[in-house]
Amino acid sequence: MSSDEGSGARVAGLTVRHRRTPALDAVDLDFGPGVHGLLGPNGAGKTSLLRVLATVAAPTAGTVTLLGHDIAGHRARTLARRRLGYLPQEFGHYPGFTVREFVAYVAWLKEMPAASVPGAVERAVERVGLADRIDAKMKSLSGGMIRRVGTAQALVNEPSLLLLDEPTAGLDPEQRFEFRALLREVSTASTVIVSTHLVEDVAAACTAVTLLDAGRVAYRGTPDELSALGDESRPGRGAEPLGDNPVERGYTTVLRAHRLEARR
Ligand SMILES: Nc1ncnc2c1ncn2[C@@H]1O[C@H](COP(=O)(O)OP(=O)(O)OP(=O)(O)O)[C@@H](O)[C@H]1O
Repeated sequence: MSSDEGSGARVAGLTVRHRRTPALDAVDLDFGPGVHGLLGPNGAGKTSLLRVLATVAAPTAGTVTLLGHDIAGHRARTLARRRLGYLPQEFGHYPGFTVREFVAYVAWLKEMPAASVPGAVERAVERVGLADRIDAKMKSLSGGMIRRVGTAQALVNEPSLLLLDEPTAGLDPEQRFEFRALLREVSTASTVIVSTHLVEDVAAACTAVTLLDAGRVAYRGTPDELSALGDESRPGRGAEPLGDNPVERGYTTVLRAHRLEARR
């Protein structure tokens, strides 16, 4: 790809509608190197955004630039797909495949050179901590392990842009801790965008936060800035913010303010 490869992902005027339901409304966003947390309540538009960035859904309107290329063109889309890794919210897999077979199958779909596949598969599985289960059948794994295989298949081509839709769903606290370290490591060479409902994941692993609400961008900043907003809101400045820690309080404060603004 071009020398502009480091530029991650950018969307301008991105609108997505599912039949008549608006999911994203003229959103402008750019994502450079680092770990970007995508937060927002149910139905905010997180999955719709990730699906467009992963090129599995087409926008209703707007432009999408991935790794320096406008992906409206077929060739640019094909090139971008080779440099992408994507963990969908629900990913299909064959229960009879072993972990090794499944991840190798995805490597083949990504058109990786055949000679590089066996080593790449072992590296990806090792990175998600499942080396000891590499020859286990998918149907023998727990939900959290299957989620980790999902991350391994997204990582197998060492993507420049890694898109993860709720990767920590079903992981236990120790696995989540290890997963955050993996995200930080991957982001030294790539742009990582990760959607989650776990606000504390964002505080622990992300360099930037984007909060979506009802298809619009409600907030962008660093986790520290979001936490500071939670701490600033005290009685007399409106309702007491909900949340067990500063970043959760920041999250609820921003959402309330955004909804008030939208009603005006
Ligand atoms: N296939 C679909 N058909 C119809 N409406 C859809 C479809 N997918 C999403 N929507 C609607 O689009 C809006 C955005 O949904 P989306 O799944 O992008 O949100 P989300 O932020 O990922 O939500 P969650 O946190 O629940 O996963 C919602 O109103 C949702 O009901």
